[in-house]
This record gives sequence, structure tokens and C-alpha cells, in this order.
Amino acid sequence: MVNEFPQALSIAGSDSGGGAGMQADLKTMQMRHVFATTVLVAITAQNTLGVQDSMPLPPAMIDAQFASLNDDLQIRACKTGMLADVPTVECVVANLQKYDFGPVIVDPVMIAKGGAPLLADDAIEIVKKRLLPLATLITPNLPEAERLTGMQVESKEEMVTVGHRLQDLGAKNVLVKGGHFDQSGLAQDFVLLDNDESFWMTSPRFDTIRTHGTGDTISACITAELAKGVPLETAIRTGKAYVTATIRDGIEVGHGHGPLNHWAL
Ligand SMILES: Nc1ncnc2c1ncn2[C@@H]1O[C@H](COP(=O)(O)OP(=O)(O)OP(=O)(O)O)[C@@H](O)[C@H]1O
Ligand SMILES: Cc1ncc(CO)c(N)n1
Repeated sequence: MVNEFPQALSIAGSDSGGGAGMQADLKTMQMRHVFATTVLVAITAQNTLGVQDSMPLPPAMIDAQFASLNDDLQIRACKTGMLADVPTVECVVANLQKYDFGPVIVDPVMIAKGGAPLLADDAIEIVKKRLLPLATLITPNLPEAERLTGMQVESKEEMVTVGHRLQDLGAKNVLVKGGHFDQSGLAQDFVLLDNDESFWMTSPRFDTIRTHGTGDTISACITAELAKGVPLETAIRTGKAYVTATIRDGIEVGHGHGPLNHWAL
């Protein structure tokens, strides 16, 4: 039937190096057999060694992309990634309020693996106050969870507490990613659902620096699964299994924090 094939949307910045950002989202959604659409909000000159330059797009151009998609496609789930600065966050929030693109997965991207800022400091407050309440699911890593809540997260107990704080701020469901946490050889993530259920997802921790784009990949996989109509808990578990496989089956690309193997299953 016309327009019935599952369609998802990535609202993100471009990583010229192909490993993270919109490129990771596209590769992931393609692998999950979902038709990927995009609203590009910023461009980065980036590779596995770092971010060399970046530029946000004018809000009018962001508005135009949202309008084009709304006029023609049937998007059933969307995610946000790099949102650059205050005008970009405000513009994306306004468009998400204007159009219905299904569940909104917010990956509150702040800093690239090499340390480059991908969100201006003064935009964090707007993400917290205006974007977070629109989130069906928020997927912060530990430094992002700390910035959004103002609390330190250094233990599993604190991962649980920060999950509840993020729900108090308005996110319906929360996935606190533990990739930045060295816990005895494990990569442990905490999930808190809006029915008060919670669970841990645990995988082996692979000793590799080829982890560029892990956060983008797990959130894009969850978004793709939701676009197919899969329940949230199953989508989150599939996201964890997929990102684990992409790290485990690493490929040699670039000279720094290498990209994932998006062909892994
Ligand atoms: N070395 C590793 N081995 C196994 N799993 C990992 C490893 N590093 C991260 N992960 C997993 O990858 C997912 C993403 O977590 P992470 O905390 O790295 O996100 P992120 O910092 O947002 O990533 P990025 O900024 O590169 O997009 C989580 O499920 C985490 O447990
Ligand atoms: C464009 C872009 N988005 C997100 C990330 C975080 O992985 C990155 N490094 N670059």
C-alpha cells in the first residue's frame, strides 16, 4: 500500500567522517529495514580524530525541511541528535510541537568523543526546559545526565536516581547509557519506563577505542524499531543488542576513535 513502508526521521548534524551523527542514524535505520528521512540542522567537518569545524544551518532552512517531510511522508518515529545552539534547539522544538512525527527520541548530544562541543552551553537549559518534556524517551550518556540534572553520577545507584530526576524533568522514559563508566568489564545501561518499571541492560565491555557513534546508533535503532510499531521495551533491548554487535565486530577505518560496524547483526 502507498506510504505504508515504515518511515523514521533523524534530526541531527552531519559527521563528514561517516561514523556518528546523521550518517550513523542513516546506516542504522537502513540496517533495521526502515526508510530513513532527515532534517539536517548542522554540518561538522569531522573524522575519527575529532571535529575540525562546524556550522549550524539557518532556522528557515530547518523549517523548510520539516515542512517538506510533513507534506509528503508518513513518519512514525523521530530522533534528535546534535542540536548545535539556541536558535537551532528553539527551531526544532517549534517544529516538533507543530507536526506529529510519532514518538520523539531525544539523544541530548553535548560533546563529541574527542571533546569538541556539539551543543552550546547556553542551549542546555532550553533542551532541559523545552525539548525534554517532548521526549518519549531520552538517552543521555553519563556526562549528559549530569549536566541536565546537576547531580554527579558515579555509581549504579546514582544512575537509578538520575533516571528518576530526568523523569521529573518531563521525559516519559529514560535510558541512562553507561558507556562512560568502567564497571568490571561490563557496559551497563539503566532503563526507567513511564509505568515505573525499570531494568538494567548489561553487555560485555569491549576493550576498543572504535566506539565513535555508539550513542547515535543505539538511539537510531530504537527509533527505527518504534517506526515499525515494536513496543518501547523491545525496541530498547534491540538497540542495546545491535550497538553491542557493532562494537564487537569492529572494522578498521580512520586513525582515532573509529566508527562502528553497522553491518553487524
Ligand atoms: N566499550 C564498549 N563495549 C561495549 N558496549 C559499549 C562500549 N562503549 C559504549 N557501549 C555501549 O554503547 C551504548 C552507547 O553508550 P555511550 O555511553 O558510549 O554513548 P555516547 O557517549 O552517547 O556515545 P557517542 O557520543 O559516541 O555517540 C551503550 O549501550 C553502552 O553501554
Ligand atoms: C554530528 C555529530 N553528531 C553526534 C555526534 C556524537 O556521537 C558526533 N560526534 N557528531
